[in-house]
Amino acid sequence: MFTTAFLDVPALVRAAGTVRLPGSKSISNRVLLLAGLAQGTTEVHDLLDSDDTRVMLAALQQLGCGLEQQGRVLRVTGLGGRLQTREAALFLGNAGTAMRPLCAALAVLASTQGGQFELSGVPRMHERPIGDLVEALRQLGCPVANLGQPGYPPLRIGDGQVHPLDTTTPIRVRGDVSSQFLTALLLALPLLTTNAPVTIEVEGELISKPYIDITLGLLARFGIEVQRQGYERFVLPQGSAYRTPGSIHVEGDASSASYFVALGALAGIDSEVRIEGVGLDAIQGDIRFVEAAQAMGAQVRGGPGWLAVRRGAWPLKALDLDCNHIPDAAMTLAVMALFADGPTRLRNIASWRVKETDRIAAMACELRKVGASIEEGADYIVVTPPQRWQAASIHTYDDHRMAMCLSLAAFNPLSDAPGRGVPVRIEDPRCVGKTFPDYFETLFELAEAAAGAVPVIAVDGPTASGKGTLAAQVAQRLGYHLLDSGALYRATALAAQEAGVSLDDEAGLATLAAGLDLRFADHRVFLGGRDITDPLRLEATGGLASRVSVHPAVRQALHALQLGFRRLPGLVADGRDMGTVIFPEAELKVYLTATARQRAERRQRQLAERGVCAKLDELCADLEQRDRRDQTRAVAPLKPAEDALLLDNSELGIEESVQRVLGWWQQGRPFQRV
Ligand SMILES: Nc1ncnc2c1ncn2[C@@H]1O[C@H](COP(=O)(O)OP(=O)(O)O)[C@@H](O)[C@H]1O
Ligand SMILES: Nc1ccn([C@@H]2O[C@H](COP(=O)(O)OP(=O)(O)O)[C@@H](O)[C@H]2O)c(=O)n1
Repeated sequence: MFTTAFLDVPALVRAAGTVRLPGSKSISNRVLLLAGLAQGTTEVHDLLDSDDTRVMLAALQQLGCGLEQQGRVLRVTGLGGRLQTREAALFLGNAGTAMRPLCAALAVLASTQGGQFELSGVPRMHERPIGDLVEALRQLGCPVANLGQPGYPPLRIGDGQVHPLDTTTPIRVRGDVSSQFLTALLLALPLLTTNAPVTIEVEGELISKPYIDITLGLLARFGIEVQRQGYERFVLPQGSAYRTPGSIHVEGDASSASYFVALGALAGIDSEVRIEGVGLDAIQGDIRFVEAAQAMGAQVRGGPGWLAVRRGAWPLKALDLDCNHIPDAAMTLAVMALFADGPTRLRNIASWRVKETDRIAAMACELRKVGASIEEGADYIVVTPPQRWQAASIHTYDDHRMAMCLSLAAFNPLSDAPGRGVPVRIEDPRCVGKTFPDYFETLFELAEAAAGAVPVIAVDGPTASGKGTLAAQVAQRLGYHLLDSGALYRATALAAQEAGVSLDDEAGLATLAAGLDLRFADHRVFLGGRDITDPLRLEATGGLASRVSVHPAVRQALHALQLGFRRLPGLVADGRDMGTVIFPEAELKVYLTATARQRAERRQRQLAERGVCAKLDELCADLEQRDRRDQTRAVAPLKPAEDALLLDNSELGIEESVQRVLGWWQQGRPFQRV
């Protein structure tokens, strides 16, 4: 997962490959609650691992459910209807799928068994309505107190006393703000059916009906057959008891699938984007996003558990659609609309306003930034594609879907825009952790950047100037890949030593370099599967590398390998010739220096930290000799590129150097906001 302050997505042009989707959030949290209420143990397969499921799991654990993870299987041992703990304060983040059902279930348990629970979340959670559900619970006789604004969390549920609950009259709940209120009651009220059936009646037109179908389907898996009359009246039969199905599989998230369906529709030009984990047999309503994507021109094939999508019509066809049945996935249509042949109107989406953020307002604001014209109303949005695309810094409102949707705007070179397109900056990319922690990694695996669009920052300079340290820090702050090119020369030197190849045997060394089986993982380096991190870092190895690196054939042999590090979303490369030879077109070139004395002192400290004692004078002499060799060799000598920015960090700390370089980087980026 990217945890950087922002993530710049370069202009993208094509997509192909296979994505295996993480489990559905809606199914995961419903299954967890049902398994938590049931008697016995449920094996949950392919549960989503994300922020929203983690808060649900933490809550269940606090309530005394047994949780045991074994690989991709979670074993949940439920309460069997009996409270294990009578008091708890549960923090539920921004997970509506945890807050609403837990509120209902705990209200019933606390009232019938005497308990008291506090439910709270992040500030946005405290702005998301829950009043209609609270009203319904109060009708039953459950004490629910507002700890903040009436009608919103935080809430205190129960008061420690036992209260008789009245189920003789139907429980009425509004269905036109969020279908989660009805879901919450359907999941919780089987607890009250011991002596008589319980009836729930919906007031107002129920929105997002497919989510109710998921709830009913999962209740059936746990042994509860709800009788439904239209979507107005639901009867939980007398004696409804949660019975674990033993084992249950969570299908891939259909809302998450929408980004990859869109990816295929936009950029599956030469081949399909294949989606696994969710297919045409999905029980999630958002699978019907596929029909909307088809209406816009996508070519979709599919079967049980899989979909394959490629581009059909281009530009996409504008759409006018009532999106009530696909409230979450419809956001993806708003971004596909950027690539359509006219204005797209998405209607009946009032629920967007009470989600993780006011999604209509957020979408309007961010789509305008990339150049689209937007009309918004209380329950609709009209998107007219940009005439000129703009590089925009996208605010994501702590809303995973804003981040995932807007990343697709990076496909702007596919439009009529002149040139190679513009990047999109996604602020706070970690918000995708709510449902799809590896979203950006997956996108970058499938997508291809426009020619030359993957940015490179080159950091060159003499030994011990701090290149490696600076490059690693800058790469981390930007979420970019890192190339420590010196490691390639060092590894060649080690391989030569091992194979008994002389450091003067240019052809022999070049053959070794061309066949290096190197792997970088978790800050370790492996050569032919062997961990060589420690010998690689030895000062003596640096000296050998300097001798190996004078040979033109060796440099040539390592050239393509180095180019291969330039992958989405970007690269920071450190060495001697990054800016001059390997990446001459790098957007930013930094030439890092410090006095020889300073560098020798740094190296001495660095060695001392590793328990190696070295004399300063000797280090200084070695280092000057290495500088001379690097600077005077015939091929790719160490020197600043003509367009490099010089940074003498003799008097600068590490963080100051990093900030200086990040400052230069920001100045050169096309975004207005940071
Ligand atoms: N700006 C700086 N000020 C002080 N020490 C630094 C600075 N940059 C790096 N160092 C330290 O100097 C040592 C050498 O840095 P390193 O990144 O290994 O250099 P290089 O990759 O150029 O050989 C490390 O111990 C590092 O922590
Ligand atoms: N791009 C590069 C990187 C390293 N090298 C050589 O490899 C040696 C070791 O590189 P390094 O970056 O690991 O060394 P330090 O700067 O960390 O001492 C350098 O002294 C250079 O001679 C090179 O020629 N070109």
